[in-house]
Amino acid sequence: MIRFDKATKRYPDGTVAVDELELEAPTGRITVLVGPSGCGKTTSLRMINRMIEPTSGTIWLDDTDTASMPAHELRRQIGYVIQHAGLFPHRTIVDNVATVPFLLGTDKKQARSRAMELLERVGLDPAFAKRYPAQLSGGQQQRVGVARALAADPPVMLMDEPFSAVDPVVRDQLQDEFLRLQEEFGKTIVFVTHDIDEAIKLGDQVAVLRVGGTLAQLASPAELLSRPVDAFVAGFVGRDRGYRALGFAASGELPTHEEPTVTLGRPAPTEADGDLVLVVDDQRRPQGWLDVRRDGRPRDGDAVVTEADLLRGGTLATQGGTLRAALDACLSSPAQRGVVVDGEGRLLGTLTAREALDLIEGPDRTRA
Ligand SMILES: Nc1ncnc2c1ncn2[C@@H]1O[C@H](COP(=O)(O)OP(=O)(O)OP(=O)(O)O)[C@@H](O)[C@H]1O
Repeated sequence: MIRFDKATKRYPDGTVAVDELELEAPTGRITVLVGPSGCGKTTSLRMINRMIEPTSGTIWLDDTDTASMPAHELRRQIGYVIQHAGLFPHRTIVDNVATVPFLLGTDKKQARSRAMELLERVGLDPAFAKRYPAQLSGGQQQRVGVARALAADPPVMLMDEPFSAVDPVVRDQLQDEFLRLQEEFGKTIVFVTHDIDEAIKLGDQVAVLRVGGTLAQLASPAELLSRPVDAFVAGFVGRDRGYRALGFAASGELPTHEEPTVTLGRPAPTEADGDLVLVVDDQRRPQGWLDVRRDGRPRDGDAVVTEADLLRGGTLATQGGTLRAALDACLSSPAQRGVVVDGEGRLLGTLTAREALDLIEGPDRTRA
């Protein structure tokens, strides 16, 4: 557990970056600090490992006042990941990861073999191990940065905008892998970002700070979306928050209807109840929709269904997933019927947007 107890940082020029901050980051959970530029996120984070010393107040690491420990000892327990990864440019990837355990006295061979293991865990091909940081893409470097911070196996990790220098697709992958790793490692993480969507995706709890370094709200993502405490937080949390909050609401058992299908590679039907018929593969996994009256003419009865015939675009809802996924499947479906699949991606049936809305408005829906 990390606890800010009236922690204040006043820089020598008089700027109060953090003002009597009270905040607790629980053990084994991800706490995200989010807020507009200059609200004191980085200053707060760096006060934890004493790269910045608080002017007043106390920061506790479990039962210990961090000011009472030698800084090097404190940092041994705290991994630190920053934007652009901050790798040593003249060391190979494997040695970047192995450096800290090696400095802490682990045998070199053992440190390297653990580094190789970690590189694999963060999703990096072992072939990259012998390269230098400049020979890796930004996203790959970020993975190395995460592996390096994990190498010393610290109970606490501080992460300052670690994924913001990469494109949105890679960023999304890094976030997913980060969550997967956290499930396995269960570190106490304080994560700084200016991106509210990232905060909501990653945080077990989210602390919204305002300029001047005060806490505006500390809440779970679902609560932040459904109950922002004031206009500042509501504005910061942004648009579509009602819809985004559905991403935290379990759909329960989705009521589905049987949906007629045609199999990819088999003859296409010349008629269907509507114009569109659902296409599945031989495992009954939905692939897209077929317009049986394409160009206004019925299809040739001998034609088989090919990938090129498919209308895609509809998202799939998984049974037992979220209300957001269920509604999105309905709204994005070219056939106005949302496709529901099981955990293996096999078709269970379809439902309409009206039915999804009934679930959203239903008496059973527990509000966050
Ligand atoms: N060394 C310093 N001396 C004086 N003021 C500083 C110093 N470092 C930061 N500040 C000021 O403290 C405030 C908080 O800065 P900080 O970097 O903690 O904010 P932040 O929320 O991380 O911002 P950003 O999202 O833009 O990175 C800002 O007004 C900043 O200008």
